Amino acid sequence: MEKKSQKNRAAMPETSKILSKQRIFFGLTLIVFAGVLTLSFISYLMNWKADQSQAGTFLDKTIKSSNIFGKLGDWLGNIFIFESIGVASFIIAFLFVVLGTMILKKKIFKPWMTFGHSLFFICWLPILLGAITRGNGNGGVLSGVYGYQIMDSLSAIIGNAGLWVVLLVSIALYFILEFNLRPSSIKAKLNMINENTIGKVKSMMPNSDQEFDADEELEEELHEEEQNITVNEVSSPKKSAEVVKKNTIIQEAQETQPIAEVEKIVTPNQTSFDDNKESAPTLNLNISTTPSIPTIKPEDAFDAPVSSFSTSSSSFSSSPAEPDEIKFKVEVAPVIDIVDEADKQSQDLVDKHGLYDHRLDLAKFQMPPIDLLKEYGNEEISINKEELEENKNKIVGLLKTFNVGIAEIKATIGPTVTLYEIVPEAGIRVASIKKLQDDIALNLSALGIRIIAPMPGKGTIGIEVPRKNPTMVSMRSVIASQKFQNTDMDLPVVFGKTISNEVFMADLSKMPHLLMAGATGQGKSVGINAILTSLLYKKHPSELKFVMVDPKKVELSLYSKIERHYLAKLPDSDDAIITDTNKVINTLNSLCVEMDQRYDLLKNAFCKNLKEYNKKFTERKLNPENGHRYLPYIVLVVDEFADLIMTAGKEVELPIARLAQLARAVGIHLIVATQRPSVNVITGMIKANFPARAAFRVISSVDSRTILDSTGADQLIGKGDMLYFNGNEILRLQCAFVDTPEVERLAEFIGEQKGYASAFLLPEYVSDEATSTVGTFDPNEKDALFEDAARIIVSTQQGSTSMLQRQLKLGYNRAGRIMDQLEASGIVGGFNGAKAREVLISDLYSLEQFLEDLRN
Ligand SMILES: Nc1ncnc2c1ncn2[C@@H]1O[C@H](COP(=O)(O)OP(=O)(O)OP(=O)(O)O)[C@@H](O)[C@H]1O
Repeated sequence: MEKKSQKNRAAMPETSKILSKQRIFFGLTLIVFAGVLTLSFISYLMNWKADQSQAGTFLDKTIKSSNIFGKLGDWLGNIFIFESIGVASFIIAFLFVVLGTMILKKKIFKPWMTFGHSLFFICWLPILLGAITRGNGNGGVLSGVYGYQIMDSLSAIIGNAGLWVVLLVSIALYFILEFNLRPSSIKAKLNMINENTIGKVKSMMPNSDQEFDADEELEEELHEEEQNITVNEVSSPKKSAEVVKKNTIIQEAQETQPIAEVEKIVTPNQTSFDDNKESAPTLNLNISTTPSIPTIKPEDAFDAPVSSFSTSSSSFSSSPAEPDEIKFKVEVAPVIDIVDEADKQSQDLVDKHGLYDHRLDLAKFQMPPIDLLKEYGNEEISINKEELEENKNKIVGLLKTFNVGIAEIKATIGPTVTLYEIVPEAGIRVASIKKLQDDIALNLSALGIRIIAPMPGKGTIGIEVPRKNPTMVSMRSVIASQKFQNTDMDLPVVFGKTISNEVFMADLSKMPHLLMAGATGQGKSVGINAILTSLLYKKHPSELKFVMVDPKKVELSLYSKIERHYLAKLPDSDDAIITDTNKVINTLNSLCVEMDQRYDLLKNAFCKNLKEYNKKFTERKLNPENGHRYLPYIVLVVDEFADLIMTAGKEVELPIARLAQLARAVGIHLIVATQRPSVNVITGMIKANFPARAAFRVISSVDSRTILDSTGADQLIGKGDMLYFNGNEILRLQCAFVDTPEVERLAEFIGEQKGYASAFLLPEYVSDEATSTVGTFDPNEKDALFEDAARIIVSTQQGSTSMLQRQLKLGYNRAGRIMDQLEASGIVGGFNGAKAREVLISDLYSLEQFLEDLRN
């Protein structure tokens, strides 16, 4: 058996070789024959009249034929063309070619389709030509005898008109069927024309041909494989192809895809499909899945008919529902906003109560009117031409004597000084002019000459020369200025005017701390008053609090009248304006506690700065029950810092440095003034954290360097003449003048209005010594409300001083004292920053036992 099968297998190639030789022989013979036929027919058509009489005289050598293939050619032409079907005989020659290629296995033509088309035209064309020529003259040869006779018989039966109807209808049907020219496809194509560019339509044309070919191919293959599939059944994928064509985006994929897909799936190996008929069952199985169009992109699917997506049909015969009528809609589900519960709650609260109004406690508070400030007469800059000319001549003359040529000179008159800007001639060194400062001062016989070489950003050299009759800058004029009135700065400070007579303002919240220096009598106190006045004219008491430290005891005492409006103090202190050095230390440390508490609040509220935090609080997004409150700005003003450093040293320096480093974000800003800006007062640590500096006239250039890191402050003329350094450049300003009576009037105006119950209370600061006293609790010295307070604390399990204040209607001092006693007795834990103290007794029953023990 084994051997036999091996033999068979060995014989197989041999057989196939013979078969292929036979195929080549027969195939080529048929093609050559077709060629002979064609040439014979052509030759016959050219000579048929002459040769027709010679038909049938094959053996008569005397009779010559004009046909290219002689008498054989004549005979073939006569048989096929004249006596049969006329010029349609060429189709028969063509069919021999098709047959030949089939035998040679060359898939040049689709045999069955070609035979079908050929058959149609073999029937139709002779009748048409017969109808046209009616056998007249030479025309009879075109239709052939059969063509003419069939036409004649038809004409006799259905009439001439009927004949034409049959001819035209049959050709029309042929085209409709073959080129798929049905109304639906015509409509689809029209739609496509509307929707697409002309280019798209163009691209469609070859595709439809392709589709046509592909369908033919499919049909042919189905026939070849003798599958029980009719042409109608095969039209199913066609239908789906048509529908999908409606979608212009899908079209390109679809037009080529279905058949291509069939081929791809059905014949994983294309050559084996051609050669092996065993692949037929696979064809049937896979064709059923062709309606699924895997190539449709998701984004293209919006307009695609449902049938385009169906993969469930088991075969072509299970035709899908009319795809034209099925609309497929795809909706993208809307993204549902997840509303934050907290936001909703705060929105509800705002809807119910409106935004939180921090001004509500002092709703009737009136901002001070401008009239409180004195008018100092005409503040117009008077131009003294003589003085200007004289100074100019002196400058030019002096520079000439030192061989410094000037190309140009310009004067700008300010309230106190005139700025002469000179453009030196080319080749003059800037340093050589700078060296002449003292000589120019001597020559002009004036104090306070300052040379700015070069002027930043101007390319000139500036010489500031004090005016003989300076103009005073009143506080009233700068407060009344549009610049100040319309400012949107958080803490606007109007210093005065620049040398070009412009109102100069800066935002304290941006500075964020200011260091001021100036020798006695040079306008430092006036400067502080100007700063405080500007803030008082802009901020409501609920928005701003001052912590005033005044070791000289007299400078800031004027402001004691505004204690219940604008001042902050320690809970246990009587005076809001701190003059005692020991209290200063506690106050500064208390401010540090306030700063830490504020940072905790900001952290819990997820805010980066005070402004953000207050905005959130105003929008009721922060719950006061959790310790949140509206946070006013706090401005610490220290007049005479040198004095503090002399007496308290590091104890003052450390909290000041800490505040300066950290407090800006939580709205605590420092203004520190000193007469003696020596390095032991303004240490490196302090200086590094005070970017903004204001220098009035100082005694020495060393002091000037200490405060400004440059000379110049020692050259000022006093009386509010100042230099302001904002971290980048030094500006010469004339400080606005505000006299003591004006400040008094302002303080009185504010003080007379309804204020808060007390000054703003800073957090209690328990120094190390004080902490030790907390530990020694004497039951005999306990507060009368101690037990009540303990019950409240234990029942609520909240160790909060402010809660005791509210519940027992106590002042902060007393509530704080009771809390200390509760801590000392062991009912509550130690101070815990912004958080409430820990309650160490868990229930009222245990507390009563504890109190009983204390009593005994
Ligand atoms: N901006 C100004 N415009 C006009 N004159 C001024 C100005 N500032 C100060 N003066 C004058 O200088 C005098 C002293 O000013 P101020 O009291 O401010 O000096 P000071 O530096 O505070 O001195 P001290 O440190 O001794 O208190 C004022 O009485 C006033 O006459």
